Amino acid sequence: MGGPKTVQDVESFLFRLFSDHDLIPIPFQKYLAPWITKRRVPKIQEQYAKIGGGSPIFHWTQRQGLLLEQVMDRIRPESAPHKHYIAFRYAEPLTEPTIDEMKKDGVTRAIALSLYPQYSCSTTGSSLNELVRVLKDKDPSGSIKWSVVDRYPTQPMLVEAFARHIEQSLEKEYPASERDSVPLLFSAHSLPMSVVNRGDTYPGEVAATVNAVMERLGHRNPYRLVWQSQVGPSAWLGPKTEDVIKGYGKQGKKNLLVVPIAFVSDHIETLFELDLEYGHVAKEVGITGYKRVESLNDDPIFIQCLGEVVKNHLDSGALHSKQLPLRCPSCTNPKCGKTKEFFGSQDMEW
Ligand SMILES: C=CC1=C(C)c2cc3[nH]c(cc4nc(cc5[nH]c(cc1n2)c(C)c5CCC(=O)O)C(CCC(=O)O)=C4C)c(C)c3C=C
Ligand SMILES: [Fe+2]
Ligand SMILES: [Fe+2]
Repeated sequence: MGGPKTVQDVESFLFRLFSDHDLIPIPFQKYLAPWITKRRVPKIQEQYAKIGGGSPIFHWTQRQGLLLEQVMDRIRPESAPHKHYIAFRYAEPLTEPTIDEMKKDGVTRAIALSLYPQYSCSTTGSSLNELVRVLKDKDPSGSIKWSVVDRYPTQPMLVEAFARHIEQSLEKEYPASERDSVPLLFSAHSLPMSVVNRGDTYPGEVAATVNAVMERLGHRNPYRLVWQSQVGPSAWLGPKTEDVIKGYGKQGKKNLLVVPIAFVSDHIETLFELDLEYGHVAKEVGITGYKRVESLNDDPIFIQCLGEVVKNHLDSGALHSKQLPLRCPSCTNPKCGKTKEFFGSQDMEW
């Protein structure tokens, strides 16, 4: 997805986001996107100003890429040297200049590795569609051979990284006598119900991650899966993170540990929404022990997870996860031809 590096970049970021028909399918999008963007810019600029003037997502993604190169060179020397490129959907570096750079570098084999562990048509699907569009234009002869890692919601090292972050926070933030009774609030970015009802696999995959992490932790603590960052007046998947925080406050709970479970780095959704906005809500309802688990960022166990995902993918010779071709047959939107676009016209063999 990417994020604006500076407050000035907020407008172009939001404009690209509201112009994306895979994320927000609105009628007359070409005309409405600039209008919605203009209205939303001041509020969102203010939020980025409060987290230091921009999104740190580029910093973290670049670190993840550099560390992954090192892990890959070590665990799969036969395909070394490995090199990472970043393709953000709504901020620079965008897919198009990145493909230009890859062609200039003479790349002949590439893997599109999603940094969303759980698949959604609106996020990973949108990025893959953008990649296909750009490749049709920039590499019509298919000089770069591609394959895709589109999800890894229960990869053991991903689960281990989340579990350790939770254990570390419990140990650091709460006295031993209270530790096992602190509720864990797993918070993921919500989805509009129109997308959920189309059969999008994201809610189930997020729940799979949560369940695997709870199994690894031995189900010691009470927990809930809740959904954040709803935008606009339509119905979104709930319960809302904010409402559940208020609910715990009403019950007289003093402790609450929030776990961002569908992001792999810090950005506005963790630093502003979870820390500042909901931190304030928690304080108001008397939850004095409201804390957030640190994001995965450059955690070596998470980088190891990415390395294993890529190594297993290469070793298997697969072009994509077994799930990806099922994406559109399982989606009931008759106009959605995404799978056909992705697999029909591209020669994906190498
Ligand atoms: C798992 C991650 C995400 C899903 C799923 C997702 C779905 C989704 N988002 C919107 C609308 C907006 N999202 C915005 C920002 C934003 N979204 C994610 C992640 C997911 N979105 C992130 C990480 C960010 C922040 C980027 C950063 O700061 O670096 C925004 C912009 C902010 C705002 O205006 O509130 C919008 C709008 C929809 C409609 C949607 C599902 C269809
Ligand atoms: Fe979003
Ligand atoms: Fe679809």
